[in-house]
Amino acid sequence: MTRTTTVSSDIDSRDVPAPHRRKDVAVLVPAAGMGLRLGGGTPKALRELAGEPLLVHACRRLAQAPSVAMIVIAAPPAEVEAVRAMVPAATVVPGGATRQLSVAAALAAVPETIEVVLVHDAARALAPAELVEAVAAAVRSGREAVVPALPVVDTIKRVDTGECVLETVDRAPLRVIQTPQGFRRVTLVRAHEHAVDEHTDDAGMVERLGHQVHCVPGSDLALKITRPLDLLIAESLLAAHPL
Ligand SMILES: Nc1ccn([C@@H]2O[C@H](COP(=O)(O)OP(=O)(O)OP(=O)(O)O)[C@@H](O)[C@H]2O)c(=O)n1
Ligand SMILES: C[C@](O)(CO)[C@H](O)COP(=O)(O)O
Repeated sequence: MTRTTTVSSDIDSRDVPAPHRRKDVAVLVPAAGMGLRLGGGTPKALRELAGEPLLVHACRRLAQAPSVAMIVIAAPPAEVEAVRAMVPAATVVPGGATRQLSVAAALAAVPETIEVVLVHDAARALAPAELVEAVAAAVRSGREAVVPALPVVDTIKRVDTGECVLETVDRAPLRVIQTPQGFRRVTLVRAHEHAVDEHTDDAGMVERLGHQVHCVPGSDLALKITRPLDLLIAESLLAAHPL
């Protein structure tokens, strides 16, 4: 594993057109998962893609987004120092036993002066800066919670416990949801205060509070690297979309 790879801390020096220079967004990056479905014995965020950890790829793209004022990473507890060295521009906190606890730990490090918070999986290492900007812009425009969404391309069936098909579901109103997901900070804080053993995404927790969640178009580049095949797909995507 390349532990010397870093992301520049010089976020301010990017040449960004004036109207987009807002820098009012904190991005939380839960990166403390084990990556059991990917395998390999290394925490997934530290697994390499083209010679660099997934986390470094993810943070480099976040740092390219003109709105991003701060990145907070929830790292595997044993890797906090290594992650600080990899991404010196970021605030790094120890992650928790679940994704929700990791997000909550990162959220606690965001100052109250920041109103817009995005949550982005380290495992979605190739999500482009344009997607970050689209989500941030939708929150700024008054949406309480915003998720990137793609249409479902496969036929969907509901099955019983014996794998017998019960019905074919109308997929037209279904969406595949990605990250980064964007929120007003106070809304996300409230959602995590109400969290109990969560197995949903952050937007799901906000939905339960009764808030409307708005979809913006997702990106094929934001695929979640979950299984070994995804790593191969990501290699091809990276070759076709280098930074
Ligand atoms: N305790 C945890 C579990 C997950 N995550 C993060 O949440 C994101 C999405 O989770 P997923 O892709 O499911 O990662 P893992 O939990 O690592 O995967 P697996 O379920 O295969 O072990 C990842 O960036 C992962 O590092 C985290 O910060 N803390
Ligand atoms: C947050 C998320 O990436 C949205 O699609 C997803 O819910 C995380 O997946 P996990 O496998 O449940 O960690």
